[in-house]
Amino acid sequence: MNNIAPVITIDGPSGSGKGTVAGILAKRLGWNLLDSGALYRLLAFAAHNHGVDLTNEELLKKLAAHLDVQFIAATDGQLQRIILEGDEVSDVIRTESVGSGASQVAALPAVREALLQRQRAFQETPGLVADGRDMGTVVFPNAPLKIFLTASAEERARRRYLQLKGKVEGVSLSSLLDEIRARDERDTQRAVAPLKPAADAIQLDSTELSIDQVLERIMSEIAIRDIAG
Ligand SMILES: Nc1ncnc2c1ncn2[C@@H]1O[C@H](COP(=O)(O)OP(=O)(O)OP(=O)(O)O)[C@@H](O)[C@H]1O
Ligand SMILES: Nc1ccn([C@H]2C[C@H](O)[C@@H](COP(=O)(O)O)O2)c(=O)n1
Repeated sequence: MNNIAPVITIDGPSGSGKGTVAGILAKRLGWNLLDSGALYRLLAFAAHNHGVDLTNEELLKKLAAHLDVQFIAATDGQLQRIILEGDEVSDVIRTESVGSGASQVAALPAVREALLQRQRAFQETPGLVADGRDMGTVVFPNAPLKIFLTASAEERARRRYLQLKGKVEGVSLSSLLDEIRARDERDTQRAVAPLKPAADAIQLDSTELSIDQVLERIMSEIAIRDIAG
């Protein structure tokens, strides 16, 4: 790990656009990318495959510590690929049911502890863009730029609906809104590393902003801090 590499953290609730913005930003800056939510999703998915109950903290901790996962960096025209135990799982871990499982295992302190060093190992030169819920508060508290990206629950459900419509059968706007609200509740109310803005985070509400407008705002904060060379 190289602690000199700068980190930009992007935290916020589900569907606020963190992953989209982090991916574009990492590509634009030529920096590494950490999709920390994917780690919790992978754990929930692996637990399901291995018959491990999502409340069994001891077994989940062991599984988290030994998770056999590879992140293959995005190349031109291709998104980052994720391989779990030899199989590509980039798409299957994106369902709302895996997201809900991820949110459950993420509330367990031993699981968070087991994944902490794995996340910090992504801090490599020339820099890292990290998205999640506790990137700015717990994992990279010294990051020189922290963004807390939000949007109304209705707008986030609408975005998710547009994203899944035609790809996932039986998807409805009202059930997505319910699921998003339930996940917000669990992620913000848990005792350990709850979703909240770091004291020094810049809060950005993207409800009325396009992806390009969000990126423009973040690029101007990067320029002000002169952190990307
Ligand atoms: N500002 C925006 N305006 C319109 N659509 C957006 C905006 N930001 C993101 N989106 C779209 O919303 C959907 C959800 O975005 P994304 O997956 O990046 O959110 P997220 O915060 O990473 O969610 P999660 O935490 O659940 O992974 C995507 O289809 C994305 O293209
Ligand atoms: N740093 C993080 C990242 C994610 N989680 C949990 C909470 C989320 O509901 C779930 C899935 O994340 P997503 O892929 O939707 O960003 O994982 C967390 O607790 N901490």
